[in-house]
Amino acid sequence: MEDVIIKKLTKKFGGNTAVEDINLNIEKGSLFTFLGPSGCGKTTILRAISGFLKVDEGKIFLGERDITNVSPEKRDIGMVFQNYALFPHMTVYENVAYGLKIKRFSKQDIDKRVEKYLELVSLNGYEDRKISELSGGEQQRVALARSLVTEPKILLLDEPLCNLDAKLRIKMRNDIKLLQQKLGITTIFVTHDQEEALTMSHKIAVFNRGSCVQVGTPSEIYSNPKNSFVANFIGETNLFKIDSVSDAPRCIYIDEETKLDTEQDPSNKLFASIRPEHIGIKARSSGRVNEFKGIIERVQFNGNIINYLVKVKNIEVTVTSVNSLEENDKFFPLQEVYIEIPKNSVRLLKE
Ligand SMILES: Nc1ncnc2c1ncn2[C@@H]1O[C@H](COP(=O)(O)OP(=O)(O)OP(=O)(O)O)[C@@H](O)[C@H]1O
Repeated sequence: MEDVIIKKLTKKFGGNTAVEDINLNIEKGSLFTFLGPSGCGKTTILRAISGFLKVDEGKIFLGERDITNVSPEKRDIGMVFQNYALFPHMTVYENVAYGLKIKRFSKQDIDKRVEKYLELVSLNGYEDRKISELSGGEQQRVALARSLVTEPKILLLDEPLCNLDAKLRIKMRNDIKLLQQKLGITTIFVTHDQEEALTMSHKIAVFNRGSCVQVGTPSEIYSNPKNSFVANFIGETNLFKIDSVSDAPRCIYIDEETKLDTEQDPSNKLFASIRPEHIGIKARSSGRVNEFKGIIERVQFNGNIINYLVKVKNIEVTVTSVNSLEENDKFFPLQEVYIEIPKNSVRLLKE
């Protein structure tokens, strides 16, 4: 187990800067996620850590060891790629054993290790199957076993769940998380799926356009996003552009303490962010100052939750409610309702 430390990493492709001045401290034994939209530089950093990509500037350390110029095979890092990169003509056993053969392990030791790691990913008994005879989820687990069998210090996972169907993705999320905890291996997980990041990670680094915007625990990032990009990218939010804090109460309720909490820079664009699940919705008025009358424009049924699009004057507000058994807690298009914005639910954010 090692920390991974990245200092001032920059990588350009021709004139295009893929990532710039990245500084990260990935604690040993943790599952750390790189999250961001397509093209923001996640894979570039992962490839730099693996050694398959030479960096232009900056340094990468495994614990105390500077690995910036060490060749990939000497870095002690295991990697699972998006498409798994398995050898299709080989059996499960041959795929998993491959890295050990290259390292010239004895046949006896290879057998022992392959057995151990196939058992860890619940694929014992599959040794003689061809890769083409496996489901997507099984292939994924072979890829995991293959990357872990050499017992690397670091495990890199590049969007490993993106080819699986919704239900299997959820199962594999839990399987990977449990395996990571069991082995205690420092793991870096790349995804553009915020739900995957929130459910699996100890810490998340959010990237946008080649820069790291925020690092924190899932709960820190969700509850206290650093700017409007993070608030919008992680979970759903209502974002209201406001010209100044004094302008805000005209469209939404902003409590005094919220103003005091926020660094304000009048030259920057300012947004008020309110999570839809923090807004209350009722059929009758309670007469509170933070309550607004509106009309339901749209209802989106999601099974466990219901999203209401409510028009308050000319502003659209999304409100999320739990799908309760109580019929009185459900609302319908064109119904008049009252929404309530609780004290402290508003975050004032820069762009
Ligand atoms: N080999 C390359 N040559 C030129 N440009 C590249 C190369 N690899 C990546 N880029 C560019 O660098 C930027 C970052 O790419 P990267 O693959 O790291 O993004 P990403 O966040 O992993 O995206 P995705 O989620 O789509 O995989 C993009 O603008 C991409 O086009």
